[in-house]
Amino acid sequence: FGVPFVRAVCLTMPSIFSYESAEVDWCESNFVRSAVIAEYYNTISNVSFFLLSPALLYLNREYCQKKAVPLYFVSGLLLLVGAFSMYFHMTLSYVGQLLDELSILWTLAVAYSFWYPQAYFPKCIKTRRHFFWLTGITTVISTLMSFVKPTLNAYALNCIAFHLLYMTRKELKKCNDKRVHRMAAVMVMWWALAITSWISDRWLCWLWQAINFPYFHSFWHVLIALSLLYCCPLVIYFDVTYEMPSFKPKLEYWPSDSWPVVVPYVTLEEPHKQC
Ligand SMILES: CCCCCCCC/C=C\CCCCCCCC(=O)N[C@@H](CO)[C@H](O)/C=C/CCCCCCCCCCCCC
Ligand SMILES: [Ca+2]
Ligand SMILES: [Zn+2]
Repeated sequence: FGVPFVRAVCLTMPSIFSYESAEVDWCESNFVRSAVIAEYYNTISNVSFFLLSPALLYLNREYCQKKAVPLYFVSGLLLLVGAFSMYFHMTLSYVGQLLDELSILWTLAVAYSFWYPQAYFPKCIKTRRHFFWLTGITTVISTLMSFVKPTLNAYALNCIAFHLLYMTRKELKKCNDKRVHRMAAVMVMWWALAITSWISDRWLCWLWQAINFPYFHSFWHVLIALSLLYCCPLVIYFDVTYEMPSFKPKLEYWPSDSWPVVVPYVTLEEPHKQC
């Protein structure tokens, strides 16, 4: 066994970067619309994340001026999620799948470390710095575990949405602002449509292929981005309430209240300001 043998093995071994080396393949048929993009609509629908990030930063700019790091970090990571997801659907490679899933995991971890309300910290955690460490260690362990059975990663990630739903319910019980309740209801509606699309693409592919409409995963990309467009202002609203007591958060709608379809954002009022 010399160098030529090792080279021969490496050349014939399927590469983790090669097309269709991932453990999952979504319902959309591969290489139908392009010779280089495996799943065309699943790839281009990730544009939603490139629109979501600047929209969040622009609309919630008053919050960003007072507390820049969390939203800059999360928006940047959402761009990365969009880019890795594009790469994954373009190649359906093993590396693409892991980059897609791990970028989601780390975005959630960063969002939780910055925004998880202190009132819900486990009893042994006293400060946000400690919570950072807890999330960091948990995320590193989850990252290592994600190599064991990559097919299960997406299911585990989707379960986190149920924790977010539970927290939203708890917070809404303490909140009388009708706008906040309305925004949460719209977020849940988009998320319910998103997860229904994700599950139907996974489980009912035979049906969608039979009727020649295998596009539900691309709907998922758009719908989950829409639910995040509502989720982030909601989380910011509670962050201002709990962690920035010198300001009062106010929900506004873009372009204006009277439009039938609106995007929520948070502005800050200084309640103790004397004129
Ligand atoms: C105090 C906590 C604040 C939380 C803020 C939320 C931050 C959200 C961070 C990341 C979510 C990005 C999800 C985009 C996924 C796009 C890529 C994709 O489609 N990947 C698939 C393969 O292509 C993969 O199968 C999908 C895996 C599942 C991901 C599930 C993510 C859960 C996101 C929770 C969103 C909550 C919205 C409202 C909840 C009621
Ligand atoms: Ca496919
Ligand atoms: Zn996807």
